[in-house]
Amino acid sequence: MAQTKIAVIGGSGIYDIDGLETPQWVTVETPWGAPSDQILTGTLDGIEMAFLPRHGRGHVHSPTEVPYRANIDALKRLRVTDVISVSACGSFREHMAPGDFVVVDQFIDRTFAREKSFFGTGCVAHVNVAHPTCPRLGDACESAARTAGITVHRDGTYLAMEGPQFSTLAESTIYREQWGCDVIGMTNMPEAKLAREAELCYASVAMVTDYDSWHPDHGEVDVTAIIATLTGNAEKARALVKGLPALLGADRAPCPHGCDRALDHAILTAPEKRDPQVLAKLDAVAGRVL
Ligand SMILES: CSC[C@H]1O[C@H](OP(=O)(O)O)[C@H](O)[C@@H]1O
Ligand SMILES: Nc1ncnc2[nH]cnc12
Repeated sequence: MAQTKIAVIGGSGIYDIDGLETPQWVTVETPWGAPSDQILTGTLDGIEMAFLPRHGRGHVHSPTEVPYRANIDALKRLRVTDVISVSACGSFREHMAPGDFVVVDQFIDRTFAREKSFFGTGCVAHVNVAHPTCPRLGDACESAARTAGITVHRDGTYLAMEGPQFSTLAESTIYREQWGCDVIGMTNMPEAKLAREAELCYASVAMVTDYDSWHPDHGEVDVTAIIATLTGNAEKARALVKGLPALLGADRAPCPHGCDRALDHAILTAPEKRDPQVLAKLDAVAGRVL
């Protein structure tokens, strides 16, 4: 049976995790360029862990410029099985208040200036992302959050915007009132789509920092207010992460939702038409089926 290896992608305000045994920052090279930073590896309760700061230590990459493909490829190359994305977000719902966590299950992708797939000319593939997050992993995140005393909401739709500017009031109103979105951020797409292409289970924990700009009783969103909430959220996120190994266990059975078999019927390009150079770049992501 495969061994569980849990990766945490830390968003704004989360540039490391604590409590790892034998912690080591390792450099991982990928055919898609360098990941956002070195990756912190180690074990927690006997389970292998990897931590990647999405924006790099010191917050050097903007949401548009995060090397999403290199990040997911690097985690796959490290034999990660489960990815937990932890991100700051704005809330469109009164009851999802700053300081609360939301285990997101759906996304609307409004990003437009990012590479969104590992596949293309030379090897075309279409994976199913109807349910882009793994419920088994979402269950673990919810449970770990509750144990850590965090107010957590299960399920919600995350609007992924390009940024880096926040939304206009008109945009915020449309996302909230017409599109039924619950939270907004700038980074979970294409990250979630790429994790599915790489056959990784993916869950997203969105940490509410603000009410974006729609709420009549709260000021418009700005980074100073976000950072004030982020510091407390980051501590809670670290507590949540510590609960994950015991919940997920060391032995990794096949994902009951099929995340780890997403490529079974996805590649359309005929074997004799596949470009060897493209296939070489896909060694980690799609090696299982190539
Ligand atoms: C801190 S303000 C906006 C910034 O925060 C979020 O980052 P992440 O998703 O990596 O936690 C948001 O998406 C923006 O990138
Ligand atoms: N209101 C907001 N919009 C987009 N990204 C965010 N990250 C934190 N708050 C946000």
